[in-house]
Amino acid sequence: MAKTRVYELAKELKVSNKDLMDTMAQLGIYTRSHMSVLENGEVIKIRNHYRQIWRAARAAKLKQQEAAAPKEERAVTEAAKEQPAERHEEITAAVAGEAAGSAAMVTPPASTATDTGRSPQGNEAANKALTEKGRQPAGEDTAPAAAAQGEQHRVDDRQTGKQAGKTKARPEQKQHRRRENKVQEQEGRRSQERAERPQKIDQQAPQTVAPRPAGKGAGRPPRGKQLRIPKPPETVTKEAPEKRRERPGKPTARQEENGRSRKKVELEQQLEERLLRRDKEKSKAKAAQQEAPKVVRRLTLTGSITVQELAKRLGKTAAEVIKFLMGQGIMATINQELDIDTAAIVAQEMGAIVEVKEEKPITLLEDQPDDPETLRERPPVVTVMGHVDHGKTSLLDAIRRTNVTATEAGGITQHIGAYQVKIKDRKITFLDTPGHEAFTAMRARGAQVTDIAILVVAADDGVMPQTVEAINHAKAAGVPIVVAINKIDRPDANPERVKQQLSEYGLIPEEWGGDTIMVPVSAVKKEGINELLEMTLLTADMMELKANPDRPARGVVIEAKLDKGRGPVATVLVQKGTLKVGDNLVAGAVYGRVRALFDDKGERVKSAEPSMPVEVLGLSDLPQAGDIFQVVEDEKLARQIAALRQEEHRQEEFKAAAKTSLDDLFKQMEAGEVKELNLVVKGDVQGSVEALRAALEQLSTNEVKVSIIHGGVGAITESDVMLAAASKAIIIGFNVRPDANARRAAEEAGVEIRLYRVIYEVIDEVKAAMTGLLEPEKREVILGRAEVRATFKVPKVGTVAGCFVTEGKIQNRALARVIRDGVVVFEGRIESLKRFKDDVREVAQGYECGVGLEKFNDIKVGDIIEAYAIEEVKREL
Ligand SMILES: Nc1nc2c(ncn2[C@@H]2O[C@H](COP(=O)(O)OP(=O)(O)OP(=O)(O)O)[C@@H](O)[C@H]2O)c(=O)[nH]1
Repeated sequence: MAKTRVYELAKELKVSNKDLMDTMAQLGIYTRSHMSVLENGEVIKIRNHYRQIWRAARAAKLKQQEAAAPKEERAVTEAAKEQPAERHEEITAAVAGEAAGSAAMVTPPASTATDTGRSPQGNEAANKALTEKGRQPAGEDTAPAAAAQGEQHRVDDRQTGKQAGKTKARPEQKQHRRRENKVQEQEGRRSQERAERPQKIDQQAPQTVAPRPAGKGAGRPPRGKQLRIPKPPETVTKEAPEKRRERPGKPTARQEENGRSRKKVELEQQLEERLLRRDKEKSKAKAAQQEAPKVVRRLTLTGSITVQELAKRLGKTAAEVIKFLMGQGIMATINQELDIDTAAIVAQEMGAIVEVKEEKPITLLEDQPDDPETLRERPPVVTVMGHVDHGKTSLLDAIRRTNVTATEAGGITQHIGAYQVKIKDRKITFLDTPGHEAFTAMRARGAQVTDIAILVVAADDGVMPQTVEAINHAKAAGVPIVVAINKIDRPDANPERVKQQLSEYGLIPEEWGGDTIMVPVSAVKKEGINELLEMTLLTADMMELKANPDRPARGVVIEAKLDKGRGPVATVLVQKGTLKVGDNLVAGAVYGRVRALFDDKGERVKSAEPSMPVEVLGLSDLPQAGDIFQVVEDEKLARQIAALRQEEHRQEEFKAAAKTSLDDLFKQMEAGEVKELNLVVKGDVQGSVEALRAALEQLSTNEVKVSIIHGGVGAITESDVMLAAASKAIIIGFNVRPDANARRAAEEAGVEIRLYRVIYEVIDEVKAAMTGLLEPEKREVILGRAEVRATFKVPKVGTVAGCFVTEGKIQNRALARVIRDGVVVFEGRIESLKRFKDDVREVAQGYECGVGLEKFNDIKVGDIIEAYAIEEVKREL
């Protein structure tokens, strides 16, 4: 048989090691620690002992449940009343303990200090009890009644014991103690502490059962014999051993035969008391729970919520919520999000009152249209555009200085990217960002900022490529143009020639019967500036520019910079409403609270009305130029919108890839997404561009109109890509290639560039795309580019180009084209590829190589050799 250790047995009996060792000590089994091994006999002894205790405890509990406490008291009192008066003296001593117990019921135990046997409080309690009892007639019946009620009197009795224990030991008791000591000596190994325990039982036992001899033993403490009555003493010794140790000892007769049963009884009592205490605590807790006002939680659900958060708001543990969900067949983790409906059901089922307030998603560009009644006139917002060096900056300066000197003595103090000028009490807002880059960048973001474009054309230079671009940009944006024919002070200025050239682009001057205002100016001499401004206002009048100033502001970020002292500073243009200090706003994916506003002169202002540019302080980060800003109710909402916008930006980027492409044009047409096919056409010569323009525009049908929004000569530039991106256009390159920047920009913006060498191919493809009959596409994949740095004439081979691979790789036998100044001068195949003198299959970026082209010797230094492959892509219509 396997040996049993103390802790194993403790585990088996479901008691603590300490409790078991205490019990074992009482059974006379001593061990050093809970790891000690027990003899089989000892194990059996302990098990039997506990079995008895449990049985007794169960019985006691049942009885206790049956009997009511008041009944017990009544029984005792009434029985006592029936006692003949003459017997009173006899039983007084016997019932002293019980009486003391009664007293203890109303008086809290005076002390649990050690050696309370000599405690005056104990005596007092006992005496008091005696006096009280003495007043009542006591009789023999009391004893049986009390004895009969023994079980029910456990609490009282225990207190009785306590109190009685505190009374001074009598001579008889002293005698008992002496005997006890003798036994102890004999037993030797028993501790003094243990020796005191039986004394307590001896002293207590008779107190409860004393009346039993019906007066015979009056004045004497009951004998140890009476301890055989199992129940009464249990009520006395149900405290933990430590506590009992604190009790005063009371000498009693200790007999060998009853020693064992006494111990047993003591242990039974001990266990039962523990059980009782636990029951009491439980019922107390239950009562407290019942008494506690039930808290009904109210919660408002606005969206999905995690299990943890829901539990927190319900005042429950996450485990409780998870358990509930499991009961409903939902396996959820603590961090799992529950949709609003599920969360509402869970909350309701778990006793909460739920209010569901689903927040509407805030869309990025959601804007309430204003009631026409609320609209007020607002200043026009003007952008100055034109070819390089035609005088954009000079004109903007002239306008500002003219205005500054005209309105105030001081100079220009601040430059914030936009400013307002006053003409005859009317204002014009100028965006101080010349060039169409900013213009198109904003348009590409969906921000139409400009109302009017001033096109600067130098009178001595005439219409130039960027002039044309600017015209096309303005037209694509639907922005009216006011032409400023600049540099009229120059001797070679020829304004008439400029008008003539512009008319070719659809800008017909008024004096020629057209509707384009053209003002001759000199930015340097500041001539014609006021007239230009007045004409601009006239154009604005025709446009009836209006906005509601009495609403939360909304507008566009013009530029943003990080200021060392002031943090993120954004220049914004208010388009609607009035922006005020203290407003919570969100700009793009950035939010904040307006800490301060500064106007274009650097002066602090409290608010900004429609068309007013202001610097805003207080944003959390830098927004981007072209970002839309709007004032919202609170910062939390601002933060939410900022996050949503971030998400929308991501989606926009994703969508960028799905912009108009010839491949899925038909699909888009069918879906009604495309009503107009915008094209940017770039060619090697003006003639081919014009020919393409005419041929492509003729392809227009009732469903789709083909518009060439820009056509020009030369390589495809970044500017072309930006225009195409802003207008959702496709770029057609005829014998021209995009430069590196343009290719990168096109990739980023998702603009399709299609390159052709033969005009009818362009026409055919666009036509086929429009009818959904595009052939399986042969898509070109650029392998790499190499720059020609030297040329060598090799006999019998021809001209070989000494190249440096700038991008990707060059492969032997790959298809290749030679690009000179953005124009394709040859298309064919690479015939030979060498590294030093060795033939190689391919040469990677960053290496030099020698390239020989099939049937092409006219290669020149500076040419670009582009190697490519053709991939066939199956069309999905
Ligand atoms: N004579 C004369 N020169 C002018 C006038 N306007 C501008 N200029 C000169 O033309 C040159 C270019 O002027 P800018 O204002 O820098 O031209 P821009 O269009 O802003 O040039 P970019 O910023 O390079 O595109 C400068 O040297 C100016 O002094 C003018 O009305 N008359």
